[in-house]
Amino acid sequence: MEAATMAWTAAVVGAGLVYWFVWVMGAAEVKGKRAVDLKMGSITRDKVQDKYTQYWSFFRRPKETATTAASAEKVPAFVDTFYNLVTDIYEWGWGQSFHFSPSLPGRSHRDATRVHEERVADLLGARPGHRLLDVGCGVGGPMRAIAAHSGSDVVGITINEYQVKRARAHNRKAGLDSPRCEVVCGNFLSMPFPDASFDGAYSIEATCHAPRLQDVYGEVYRVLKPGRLYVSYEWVTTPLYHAEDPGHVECVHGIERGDALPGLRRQDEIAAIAKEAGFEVLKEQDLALPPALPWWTRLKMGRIAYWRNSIVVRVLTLLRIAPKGVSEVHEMLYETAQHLTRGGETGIFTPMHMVLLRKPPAAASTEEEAK
Ligand SMILES: C=C(CC[C@@H](C)[C@H]1CC[C@H]2C3=CC[C@H]4[C@H](C)[C@@H](O)CC[C@]4(C)[C@H]3CC[C@]12C)C(C)C
Ligand SMILES: C[S@@+](CC[C@H](N)C(=O)[O-])C[C@H]1O[C@@H](n2cnc3c(N)ncnc32)[C@H](O)[C@@H]1O
Repeated sequence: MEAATMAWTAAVVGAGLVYWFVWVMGAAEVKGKRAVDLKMGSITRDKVQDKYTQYWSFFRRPKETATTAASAEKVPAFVDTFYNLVTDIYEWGWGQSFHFSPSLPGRSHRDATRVHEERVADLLGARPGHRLLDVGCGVGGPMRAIAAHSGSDVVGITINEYQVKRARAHNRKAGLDSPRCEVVCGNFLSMPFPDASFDGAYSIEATCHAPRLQDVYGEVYRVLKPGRLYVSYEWVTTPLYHAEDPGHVECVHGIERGDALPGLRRQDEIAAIAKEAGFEVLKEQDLALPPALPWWTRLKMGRIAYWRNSIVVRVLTLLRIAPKGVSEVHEMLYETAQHLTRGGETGIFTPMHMVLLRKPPAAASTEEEAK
């Protein structure tokens, strides 16, 4: 074969491989986001690397970020940066629901995710005519599942403007646009909603971003109508976690650093904080415990896909289709996945400690008296 023909053949095969890797293999399992569409939220292309460096130096020592008041105040802004950096990668590699769920035998991840979300609606007794609050709504996967399953209307709040845009676009596409599902950009530590304006509230793997859980619970308590319910899936360490074990500490720090967390709480702290906020604790259960099947199998099974994704991201960065810095963010997530898997396998961590709380019916008269 002549040199020119060989060069042409190599070029065509090479281009074909790139196309296959990036456009075909690079599509999300739910065929939502494609690798070529990876943006970094509201961050401009040239700022991605800097923003990642800033994020990393802030969350490198997670416990310190929560303990000094000055840095605790900065947490929401850094959480916002985090979601600018990861939202597209999450959608691309995980889907529209940014949480875990117990595996279900013979069922897809998608089904398991939906069942875990519908459980929230069932616990709340949600029905048509109810207006629910989704505290930390992401791009709205849970919101759409809960609205469709229960017939309730849902209002979601997220700190990240880019997620608001994504969630609204998904809602429109699903035929669940306002008033069925609404999305507001705001801080759940000080929410832009009137007192006693919701018939129910829930948070799925979101309140772990708050430096003080009391502050979010206090806000949810304020906006709930008396007698109404709040369900939360909390990220916590379990009684199997030992602070003297360096392996445990490394695992938990890894989870905190790679997930924008100002320090994981202990499982036994949650109910006490809820009561301090004024709630009655109706139920508390770690949904990850047997007979539930492991929530981390999906993370583990994805390893080959992550390796492929990592190559896709590098190639796209090289071709200047993806902004510089995306590879570092992807690497960080890859490492985080190892820590999360270790946390699950050792049982020292759960992302689904469920609490079902009620604002006492008598709260109405007590609040009136206090005025
Ligand atoms: C509740 C939170 C997020 C939980 C999960 C949705 C995400 C935690 C870790 C994420 C991922 C890790 C590995 C990524 C992989 C390297 C990439 O190729 C594709 C995306 C990942 C699978 C990504 C997906 C989302 C997570 C599982 C926190 C933030 C409180
Ligand atoms: C891991 S995601 C979970 C999203 C959604 N609950 C789901 O399961 O798909 C956490 C969410 O909490 C939101 N969040 C974190 N801190 C927040 C804050 N201070 N105010 C409002 N939203 C916040 C993030 O923007 C993100 O949408």
